[in-house]
Amino acid sequence: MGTTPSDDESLAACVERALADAHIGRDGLFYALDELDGFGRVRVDGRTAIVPVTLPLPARDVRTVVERDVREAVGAIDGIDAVTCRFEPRVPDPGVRVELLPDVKHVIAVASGKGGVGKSTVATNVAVALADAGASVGVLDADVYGPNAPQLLGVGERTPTATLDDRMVPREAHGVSVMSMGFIVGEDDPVIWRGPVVDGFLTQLFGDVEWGPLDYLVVDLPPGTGDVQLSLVQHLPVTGAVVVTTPQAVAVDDARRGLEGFARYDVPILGIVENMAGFRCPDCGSVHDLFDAGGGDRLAEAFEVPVLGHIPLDPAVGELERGEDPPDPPGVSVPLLGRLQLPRTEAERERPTSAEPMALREDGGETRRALELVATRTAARVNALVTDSTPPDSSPD
Ligand SMILES: Nc1ncnc2c1ncn2[C@@H]1O[C@H](COP(=O)(O)OP(=O)(O)OP(=O)(O)O)[C@@H](O)[C@H]1O
Repeated sequence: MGTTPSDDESLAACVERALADAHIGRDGLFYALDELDGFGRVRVDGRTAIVPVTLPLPARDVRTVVERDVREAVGAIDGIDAVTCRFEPRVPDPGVRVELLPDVKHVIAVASGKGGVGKSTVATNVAVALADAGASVGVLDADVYGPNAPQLLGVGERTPTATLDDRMVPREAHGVSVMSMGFIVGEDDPVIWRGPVVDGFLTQLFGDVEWGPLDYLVVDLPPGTGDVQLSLVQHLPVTGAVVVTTPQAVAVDDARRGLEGFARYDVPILGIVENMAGFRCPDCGSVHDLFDAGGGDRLAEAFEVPVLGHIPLDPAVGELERGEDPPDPPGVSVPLLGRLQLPRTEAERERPTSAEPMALREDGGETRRALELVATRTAARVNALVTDSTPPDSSPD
């Protein structure tokens, strides 16, 4: 039997009530969309309900699930035969700014306890996925000991240009603005710095860059919990940190120290990414846990934070990086294989962040999908922190 609007309730209001009651979004985003102010005013046209959905980032899988669940929630209402979801991304503005970064809404720090776990790979891919969804995004490669984000993003030209008043202009790649410690110190310089020197360079990197208005500034931190991390959290209003680890115990232990460090500075943890989590054998198809399994999940449980995703160990991620003359930029083109190819002319870059269309490609494979989901969940956590939603009790994948 169908649901009928009560006497003084319009059909649109009945749809809105059904959507709120269904807690849609919990599976993919950790939060029900109504907790994130995710549904706009519903309109009913004939017998079709038109539902505006603002997602933090409309990842393909999340969109599909949301669409299915909206249909299911609304399907039993008398008078409604069809549903159309209109997706738009939304980046809430906390309205908090510091002098160093007057036009940046959110700083997302990507950290790891241990080197080589894939922190830069995750940081650059999350940044590009956020940009693909229509957000304006910058990447600040603050890894003083091994600045490799420009390489992963295929930025060949390493010298930043300057404005008339001597501020540095970031390089552009894959729709994101890129600034790196490597642009200032040179990639091959041995950088054995002590606190105050690092602090001085970082202040310059944070303060003297012409970022323009950004929804997200993704900061690729050096591994560990040393001076740079402390400098960062002291200078910037970090909305939250993403902690990357591999599943094995030694990496997880280091990541744990990183989490404790952020906690000391009251930096919220957006979640944990478990990278190199299982290798799918291309020959037999079965998954081998080369680096153990479940370390990221246990860490997430201990700190009561979500797992943002498990990225498989994918030989393709490293392969193109070593390529002689790859057709696309190395690194990023592999994890982002199948990434949305939005045309990005100057005019399009200047459009508001909700610019349509947001067509999503179907290919790309498991690694790409996992990275896209990490970006979606990161954005959802940012939205939730701003709208002050209660953290989830579980970490679904
Ligand atoms: N899921 C993956 N599958 C296969 N190779 C990966 C994966 N993630 C990262 N890699 C590879 O591992 C290497 C280290 O990755 P990356 O530079 O992102 O790590 P990092 O933690 O930022 O390192 P660093 O400590 O040097 O800053 C790179 O060669 C990268 O291509």
